Amino acid sequence: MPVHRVGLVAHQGRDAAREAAGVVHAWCAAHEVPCTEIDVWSADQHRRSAREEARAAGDPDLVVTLGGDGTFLRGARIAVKTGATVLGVDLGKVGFLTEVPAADIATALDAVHAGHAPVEERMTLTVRASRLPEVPAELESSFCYGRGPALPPPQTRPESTAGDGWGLPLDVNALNDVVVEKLARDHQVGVGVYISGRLLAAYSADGLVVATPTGSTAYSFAAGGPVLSPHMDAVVFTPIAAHMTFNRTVVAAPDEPVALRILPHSGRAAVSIDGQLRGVLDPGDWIGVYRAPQRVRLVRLQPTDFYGRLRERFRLTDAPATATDGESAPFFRPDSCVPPDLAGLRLPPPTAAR
Ligand SMILES: NC(=O)c1ccc[n+]([C@@H]2O[C@H](COP(=O)([O-])OP(=O)(O)OC[C@H]3O[C@@H](n4cnc5c(N)ncnc54)[C@H](O)[C@@H]3O)[C@@H](O)[C@H]2O)c1
Ligand SMILES: Nc1ncnc2c1ncn2[C@@H]1O[C@H](COP(=O)(O)OP(=O)(O)OP(=O)(O)O)[C@@H](O)[C@H]1O
Repeated sequence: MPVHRVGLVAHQGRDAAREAAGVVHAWCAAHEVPCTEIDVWSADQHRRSAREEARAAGDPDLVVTLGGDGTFLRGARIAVKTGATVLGVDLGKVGFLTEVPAADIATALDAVHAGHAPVEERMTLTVRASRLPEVPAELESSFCYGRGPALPPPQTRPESTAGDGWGLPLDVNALNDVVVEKLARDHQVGVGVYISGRLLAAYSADGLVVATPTGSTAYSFAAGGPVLSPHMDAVVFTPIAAHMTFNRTVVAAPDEPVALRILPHSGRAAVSIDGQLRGVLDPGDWIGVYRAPQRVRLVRLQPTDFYGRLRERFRLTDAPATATDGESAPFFRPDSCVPPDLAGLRLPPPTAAR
């Protein structure tokens, strides 16, 4: 499918990202594809909801992000609302989500335009809440310091229904995670955690993360959670600094919702979605987090080498004891044809073994 319109989300604080924006504009001009820059940052402009942002940019079918993982998450928030694909150009520090090196932008755009680039779909989470979340003005400046102006409070999803105690369906999608965290340094949150409607435990903790498999390598990982393949669907629940013996992650099935109910005498809690503060919960409030029907569509130049990326970006080191045991080749697959019983499995291409 040829590209009809590009939306460009660039990290404006980075020279390399501004230069790369020039390359994208030049490619678009040469191919007569309209390109709109989407300002997700400047303080003098009112921040829009993802739907409004997409509409104002003319509903692009391709969103190109120029920056790191944070910039990619900002672009994905917009793209997921219209089903646009996202091309993440790696101009950041970690680059777990970004795929394409800056030198390959034009090649990548050519591949997408010609319909040759594979598209990979990633699960997202959405939220129902006992009430519409708000961020008190006095908290906004301290929480959003160094992150640009806050996003507007989430609204209800246009197509969904509310009521009968099931809460308000919020118009949000998380590619990484929904995080509930303490607001005051010295007051933990007390939260009843329900999986599939059943009480797992009441937690006293610094915070609680509900992550997608994509988000399993972000905050959930830093809090001690496991790495999940981004090719799978699952709902990952990880507590942060839980003051109790059971502090392990629970990996729930994709159709098992996780509800977090703030206990009556808990401290207040901040709710962040993909790292952006979206609301504050008071005791008695609750949110339910569950798999969304919308998926983020990522452009790949080749099929993702997730484990190679894990090794490279997290700088995994081999056990020192193996130094004298011999070398491990980077790939493990014979060069010959795949036998029928292994045919459906994800394996590196035969050329990788050479
Ligand atoms: N202690 C922590 O590790 C911590 C604390 C707060 C938020 N976060 C994460 O930051 C995310 C938002 O990212 P940001 O760049 O706007 O904030 P940020 O600048 O605070 O980045 C946090 C770090 O997480 C990395 N990251 C983001 N998504 C990732 C993923 N899926 N896999 C591996 N690493 C990933 C980023 O590259 C960055 O190094 C949130 O979704 C949350 O998961 C992590
Ligand atoms: N669009 C932007 N315009 C200007 N400054 C930005 C923009 N996005 C982020 N910044 C600045 O860069 C810092 C890093 O932001 P963020 O972590 O979201 O970037 P990133 O795209 O994830 O890149 P990195 O991988 O380097 O973190 C922020 O604290 C902020 O000061």
